[in-house]
Formats: sequence, structure tokens, C-alpha cells
Amino acid sequence: MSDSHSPAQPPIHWFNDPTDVPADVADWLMEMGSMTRRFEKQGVTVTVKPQNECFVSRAELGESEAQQLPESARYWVREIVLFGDAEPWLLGRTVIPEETLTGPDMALVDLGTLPLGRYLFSGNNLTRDYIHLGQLQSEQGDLWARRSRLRLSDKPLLLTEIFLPDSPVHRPEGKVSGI
Ligand SMILES: C=C(O[C@@H]1C=C(C(=O)O)C=C[C@H]1O)C(=O)O
Repeated sequence: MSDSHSPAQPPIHWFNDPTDVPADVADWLMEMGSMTRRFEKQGVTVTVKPQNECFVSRAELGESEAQQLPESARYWVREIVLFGDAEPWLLGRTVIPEETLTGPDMALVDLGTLPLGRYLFSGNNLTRDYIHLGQLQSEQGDLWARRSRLRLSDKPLLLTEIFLPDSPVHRPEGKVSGI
């Protein structure tokens, strides 16, 4: 577990009114279950490639991230690319206060290529405080995003997911690509 710095986060515009998001996109972004499982229902094999996993200080978090998590000496950051078959579908960034890493939840620092959702949704102690919907501008165009504060046995973690152009979120279900 290195203590290298996590890369800067792109500025995400968070919507105050979720109705500003098209209904077919919001249907995806407001998914209350596992996004991994929702993606698998598209008939693809989901794989995860960790890009960066390290402990960081509160000062190294994004400002809006720090505001949504309790004070802690350090936070575990996990950044991944999630693939649907060979296509990159999602960038995931999870920030976990050290105090959340207790008991079986210490396994969160050793997930490797196991999708976080497999762990989070495997038990019956997961709750979700909220989902915020967002959008960011990138060289790949405007991308949809969401941020959830989740709790495992009431211990918080913050998950930001950025949906890439190849993901179904940008090609809502039922629309055949290319026509
Ligand atoms: C949180 C879930 O797991 C997915 C996998 C992630 C990971 O492995 O770090 C991060 C974001 C999620 O899209 C999920 O399936 O809902």
C-alpha cells in the first residue's frame, strides 16, 4: 500500500436539480443496485483494472470530497477503469476514511481486480446516503457522472463514477448503435 499522491480530479458540475438530466440517463445514474451487475445485464463481461491505490491525507482529497467525509488521518483511494468486454465504460474513484477499514472491511484495500460492487453488495450492511448527478467536460466530450456516499455498517465511503463514451449510459438501453 503505497502513499503516493492521487492524480488531480477533473472538475465535475453537480446538478442541483436531477430533472436537468435526461430521463434515460438518470435511469442509469440513479441505479440503486450494483452498477457492475447492471452493466453485466447488457451481456458483457465486466472487468476492472486498478489504476491507482494509495493512502492520502485529507489535504490531498478534492475539496468537495473532503466535505462529504468525516475527518480522518488518512483515506484509502482506489481508482479504476471498468471495462464492458474490451471497451472502457467507467472510471471509478473510491475514497474510504481509515476508520471505515475495520473488521472484514479491511478487505477493501485488497480488492485488486475484484469489482468493488461485488464486495459492497455481497452483504446486507450497505446503505446509500445519496446519489448526486453530474457532468464533466473532457477531451472525449461531455461525460455523465455520479457520486454516492455509501455506508458499510454505517461507516462511510465516497464513490465517484464517470461514465465513458462507450458505456450504455451514453448509448441508453434499447438504442442500437450505428443507426
Ligand atoms: C460500486 C460498484 O463497483 C464498480 C466497481 C468499482 C471498483 O472496482 O472500484 C468502482 C465503481 C463501480 O462502478 C458497483 O458495482 O456498483
